[in-house]
Amino acid sequence: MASQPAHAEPVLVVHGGGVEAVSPARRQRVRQGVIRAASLGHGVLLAGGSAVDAVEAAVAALEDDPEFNAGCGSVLTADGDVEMDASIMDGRDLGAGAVSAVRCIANPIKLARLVMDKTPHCFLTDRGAAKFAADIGVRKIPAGQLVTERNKELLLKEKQQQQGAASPGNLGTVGAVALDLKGNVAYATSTGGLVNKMTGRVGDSPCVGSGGYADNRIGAVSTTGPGEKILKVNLARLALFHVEQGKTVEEAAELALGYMNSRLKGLGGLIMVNRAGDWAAKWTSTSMPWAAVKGGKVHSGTEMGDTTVTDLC
Ligand SMILES: CC(C)C[C@H](NC(=O)C[C@H](N)C(=O)O)C(=O)O
Repeated sequence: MASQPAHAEPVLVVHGGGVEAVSPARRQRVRQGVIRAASLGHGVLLAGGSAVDAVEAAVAALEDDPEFNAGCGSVLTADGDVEMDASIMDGRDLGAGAVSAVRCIANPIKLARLVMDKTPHCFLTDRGAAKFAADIGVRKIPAGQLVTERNKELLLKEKQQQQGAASPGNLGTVGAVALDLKGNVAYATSTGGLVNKMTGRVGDSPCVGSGGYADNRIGAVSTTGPGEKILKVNLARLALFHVEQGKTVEEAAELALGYMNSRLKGLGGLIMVNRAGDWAAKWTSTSMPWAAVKGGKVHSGTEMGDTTVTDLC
């Protein structure tokens, strides 16, 4: 394997989930949210921070933004609770940390990072994750603090409509990928999951290989879409497999999403960056809010064909 480029141009890409169209009323807020998070993460990279620090910072900012389905703003389970999943991976050594079905904390991605850094394990769930959080001093917050009025209404609507097609409420899982100055890559993904999900249901987002993957020898990916389908095709690793086979990031993203669609009728999206700093944001769903920062420019969009490019301020 060739060694990493000594001074890579840092790249930070984020997504804000999605399947249904973003309503015009929310579009601007969602767009601002992804741009803010991508710029924040990119700032970490410019200051010499690692890719893993940058994706953690970008995703934590999106968890704190109630417009997105992660942290505050997470969709509700059938019982009206918030149960969150998150994972993070460091492409240097394939270090990975994940948590699932966690409640009453503001930033699941920070807990996933602590699992990676401070335990001999990769993945803690539910009761054990809560105990670890308490032991390590992560602040507990009241469950209600993560619940927004919008999500209460969405759960009600979903229950009235019964299960079935994805409702417009299913929007806003978040993720980030980064390439740092030293040529290291990382990903982070965080979600409240799917509205009206069964208590204890875990999706793809905390599962390494499905919700994301990062390997310095190839690149990094973060995904969004119906977890039950993403898990079955290992979407993130599948996309990177195509990069390993010599495809461009665009081709690799299209092939992986195309496979999920043709094999399972699954629509979704992903962001990726390869070790050379080429990046892509692709989706087969109706929309996916995304933003990418590289070389002093901010690229962003929500719907197909609405990409804008501005100077980084
Ligand atoms: C309708 C759905 C696909 C929208 C999407 N949800 C996720 O990505 C959920 C996450 N992958 C899981 O399965 O737990 C979103 O929040 O934007």
